[in-house]
This record gives sequence, C-alpha cells and structure tokens, in this order.
Amino acid sequence: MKFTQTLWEENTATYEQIVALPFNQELTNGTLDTNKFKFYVNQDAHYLAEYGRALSIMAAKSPDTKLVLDFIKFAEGAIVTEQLLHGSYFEQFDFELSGSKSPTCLNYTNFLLATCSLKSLEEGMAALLPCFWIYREVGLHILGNTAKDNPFQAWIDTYSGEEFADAVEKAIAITDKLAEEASPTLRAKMKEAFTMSCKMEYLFWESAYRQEAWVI
Ligand SMILES: Cc1ncc(CN)c(N)n1
Repeated sequence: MKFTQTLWEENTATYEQIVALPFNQELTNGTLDTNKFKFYVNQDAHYLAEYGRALSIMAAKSPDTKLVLDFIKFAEGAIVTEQLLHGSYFEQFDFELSGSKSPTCLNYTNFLLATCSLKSLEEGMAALLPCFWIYREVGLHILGNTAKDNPFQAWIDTYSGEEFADAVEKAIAITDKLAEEASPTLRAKMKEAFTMSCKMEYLFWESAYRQEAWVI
C-alpha cells in the first residue's frame, strides 16, 4: 500500500468529522450564514498568504530544480488562483480583508511555517498535504450533494475542479516519493505532521463557524 493511502486511512475519522461540521453541511445546502462565510474567507486570505510562504520555503529547500518548480507552482496557485476566488467573494459580499489572524489561523499557519522551516523536507510536505487533499475531498463531496443555485458555487467549483485536482495528485506523488526514500523514523514523523494538519483543518472550519475571537 502506498504511504499516502496509509496516511489517509489513519485520518479518515477526522475527514468524516470535517464533512459533518455544520459549516460544511450549510455550505453544501447553501444556507451558511453570510457572516460566518465572510469570517472564513477573511481568515482564509490570511491563511493562504502564509501557506504560500511555507510553500516557498519548501521550494528553497528542495534538492532538485524540478521540485523547486513544483513548489513554486503550488505557491502561485495559493497566492494567485485561490486568492482570486477570495477576491471574488470580497466583491460578491461587499467586504475587504481586515483584522488579524484568529487564534486558530495563527496556530495553523505557525505550525506550517515552523515545520517547513525547521524540520525536514519530508515532514514539511506531510504537513502541507492535508491542505491539498482534504480540500479536494471536501470539494468533491459538496459537489455531489450541493443544492441548486448555491451562493458558494465558486468555492465548490474551485476545489472540486480539474486544476486543483492536478495539484493534489502532484502533492500526493511527491509525498510518496519522499516517503519511499525516508527511514522508518522519518516516515513516523511524516505521519505525525500529516495528522496534526488534518486536525488543524478541522479546527479551521469549526472556528470559522463560531467566528472565533481572541478572549483577551
Ligand atoms: C485552511 C485552508 N486549508 C487548505 C486550503 C486549500 N489550499 C485552504 N484554502 N484553506
């Protein structure tokens, strides 16, 4: 069995809990409160900026130029394509990027930046993979169950679309290749990083639904 298949199987319960979250249920049937969606989009714009930086760190650390290019393209996708989507929502719902990161957004982005900067390329890749993979699966799941005239259709189309799927497949293939050449100890660390990011993905949606504020 491929390493990434094991990763997915070990974290299926988290994925199922993500799909069942009220945020994603209401995104699916188009009834999500606009303020909750705006909160999410705003935090996600903060997230994507740091995610693009984490991918750029990975590009700089990559041992061969093909991998450098892969990470640069991933970073471009996050900064240009995904942020364009957010730009369209800023317009559609008439608001602007504002404020600072929520506690969960700060925690998740700091985890990614620290892992990609201070740990191995293998652990960095494993930490970044759920950002690709979970979004594709959630996007496809929502696409298969969505209501007609869903106001969040552009979001669904982006993450269930071919362009995003290609990036996901590439990220999965890179992870498998790195795992093939890694020691058992390093593979265990990759699993840890992947699991942590899966949990962070759950928390990101859960915290958007309650529009998480700083208590101090
Ligand atoms: C929190 C989060 N995780 C992942 C993705 C998909 N790149 C995203 N837009 N936001």
